[in-house]
Amino acid sequence: MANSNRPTTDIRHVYRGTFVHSTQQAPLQILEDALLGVDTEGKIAFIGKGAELDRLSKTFGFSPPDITQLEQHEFFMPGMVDTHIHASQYSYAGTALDMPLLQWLNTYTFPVESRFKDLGFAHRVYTQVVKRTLRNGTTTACYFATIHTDASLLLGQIANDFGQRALVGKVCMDRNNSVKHYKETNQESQEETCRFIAELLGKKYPLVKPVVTPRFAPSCTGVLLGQLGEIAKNNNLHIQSHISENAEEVKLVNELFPESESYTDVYHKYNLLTDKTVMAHGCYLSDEELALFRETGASLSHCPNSNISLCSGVLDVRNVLKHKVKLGLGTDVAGGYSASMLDAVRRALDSSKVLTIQDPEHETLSFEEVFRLATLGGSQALSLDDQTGNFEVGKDFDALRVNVAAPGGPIDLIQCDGPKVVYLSKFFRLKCDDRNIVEVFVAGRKVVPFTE
Ligand SMILES: Nc1nc2[nH]cnc2c(=O)[nH]1
Ligand SMILES: [Zn+2]
Repeated sequence: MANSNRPTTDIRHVYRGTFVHSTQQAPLQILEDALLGVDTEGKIAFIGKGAELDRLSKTFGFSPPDITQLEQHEFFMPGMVDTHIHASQYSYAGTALDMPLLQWLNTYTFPVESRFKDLGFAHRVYTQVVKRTLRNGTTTACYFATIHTDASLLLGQIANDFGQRALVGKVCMDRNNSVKHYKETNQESQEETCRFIAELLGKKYPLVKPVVTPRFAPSCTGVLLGQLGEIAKNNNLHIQSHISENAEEVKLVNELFPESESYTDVYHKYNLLTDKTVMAHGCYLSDEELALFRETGASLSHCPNSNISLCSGVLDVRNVLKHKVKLGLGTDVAGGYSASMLDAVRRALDSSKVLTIQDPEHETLSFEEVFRLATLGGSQALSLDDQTGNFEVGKDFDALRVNVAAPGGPIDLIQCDGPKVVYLSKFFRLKCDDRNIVEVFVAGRKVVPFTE
């Protein structure tokens, strides 16, 4: 720890207590009685041991009364990264899960998304989803909006206003949509994507950026996919979409793109697989396709709630990790019924156990590994790991102050003196929720509790 310190500019806050996070080497590191300093730009200036207080206070110029001390049952963990969430589907989250993907899209999703032409409706839903996810510890979200440019810009504005780090995508789709008023031509899609990017970047929001968003191959002609690959390349932008979520969808893609060798090959052909690409699901990817992900640096978002809720499939995360493909977790609201990343952690653990039931040779994911996927893994999947994901010096302080024993919360701490990992494990497994997340910080700024 001591080597990670470096002199810096002014210190704004110093916290003392237990910090838990992941590193490349260790899925879970627990730092007890640690000291962490945040500078005036919201970046982590140092992290050291409580016993080093004298040295740290001299080097960084703070005095002991300035330190915020955590309580006994509290700890800091990195803010969670939701690598795939449809902000526009939040209004019907928890309902409409009685159909498989393609029928579900036409019956429920497209009609609801078409309502986002109405900016008043968009404002209501987007405010709720940003507040709900922040309260549940999502400090970074990679959002799908809808095809509507102005409503998508509004989502960016709302994320910025509440202080959430976000990638925001105006959805692009130019075919296979049965809903009358929810369509665009490839020319409209291309022009509106360019307008969206220019206007969002023009706002100069420090934490909110555009992401090029072809909905998925069945919704896009090759022409549109090619145009979007070009736009992303010319502007060095993130890209997000869906891939190999459901068997019927994979079959449809093979029919729609007979010239391509695989679903992954479709996106690759149109320059949509880059080291700033995140693809949701990937349940049916072959080893060759995973190798192409690894080669291009593209990542996967594991959305276990949605995979189960829409009866889509089960992603073999262990195999993805073996292929060294970057991987994070996603809620995939509203295919996934919960907007909370705590739920995504639980579902990822359960899904891995299902694979072990089917094949006892399968190496079940550990709790620590899934914790890493929710934090550092997500930041890597979004190529934002230079800014967030853990408590490394120089990154932004994106953090959750967790009180496992919060009044009225769902946990009875019986082994009060147990090791700190017990707190963490109970926090994730025992239906803990926003009552236990007492404060949320993004880039050093306290964004929860809300000020307004
Ligand atoms: N889960 C999910 N899969 C999709 N594939 C294309 N669109 C969607 C969507 O909105 N949700
Ligand atoms: Zn999705």
